[in-house]
Amino acid sequence: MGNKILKVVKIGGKLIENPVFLNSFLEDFVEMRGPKILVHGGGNKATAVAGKLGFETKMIDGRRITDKDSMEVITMVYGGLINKSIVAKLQSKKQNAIGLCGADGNVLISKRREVKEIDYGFVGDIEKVNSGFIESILNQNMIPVFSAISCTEDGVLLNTNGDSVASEIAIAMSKSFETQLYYCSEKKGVLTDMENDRSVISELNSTYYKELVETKVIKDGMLPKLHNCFEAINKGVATVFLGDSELLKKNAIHTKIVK
Ligand SMILES: Nc1ncnc2c1ncn2[C@@H]1O[C@H](COP(=O)(O)OP(=O)(O)O)[C@@H](O)[C@H]1O
Ligand SMILES: CC(=O)N[C@@H](CCC(=O)OP(=O)(O)O)C(=O)O
Repeated sequence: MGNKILKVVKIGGKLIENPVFLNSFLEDFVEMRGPKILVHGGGNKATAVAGKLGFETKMIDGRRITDKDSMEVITMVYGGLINKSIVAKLQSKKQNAIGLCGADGNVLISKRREVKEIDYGFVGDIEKVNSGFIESILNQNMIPVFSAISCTEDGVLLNTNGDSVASEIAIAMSKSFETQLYYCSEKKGVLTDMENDRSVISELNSTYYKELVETKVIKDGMLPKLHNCFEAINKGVATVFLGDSELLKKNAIHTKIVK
């Protein structure tokens, strides 16, 4: 682990959809000093656009079943609309950002997920992150903004969970930086009671996490999110936090992941 600090921040689709939350989040993101990377999701928007085009969306345990039509929608919505809108907003705040998907600079190389019980379609798991390319962008004082799309060695674009994109990038970058990973989503952290927003778990270790999965307190999109959080903390990322649009503010309520 290096001694330079790098912040990797993931913003989820539910926050992106709300212009007030998005703007306030970006204001805090802009205030953060030092090298930083932004990763965004956009699942809700993709579902809405697919619906308008007459395609039905199917999710299993927080992961989208991505057929050819959905992959086209995803490329347009994540790689186009959302990515470029966020980059434009950062430019308006005088932050030089550059939007990327996994194919750009050969930065996120993935493999299509094997069909076991479920065929996820055009969904990929990242096998390699081109960290040298990311570092070269950071060295130019630019902010890489990643959409949740990776690419196979054969040039096939694949839908990749945004939380996994963030954790894989954070893990790869932790070879040269002390890396801090932030997941900004709808809730203030991991809740013991979904009906009570004040039931935030301040520190979550792997034993408690497994218990909460078994008792189904953790479900839906929180399943891949926490899987990625523990992957990150066990593979060299220095700190992992979960919270809402205010997570980047000082003293924000959050969940901290511990081993
Ligand atoms: N125990 C839990 N605590 C908090 N959120 C949970 C929990 N279990 C399931 N969730 C759901 O997981 C969601 C976060 O996952 P996801 O929708 O993929 O986030 P995003 O798209 O913002 O990254 C929350 O908005 C909530 O609906
Ligand atoms: C494979 C898979 O599930 N990919 C996600 C990628 C987008 C994402 O992660 O968006 P949020 O952060 O808004 O949930 C999806 O298509 O929903």
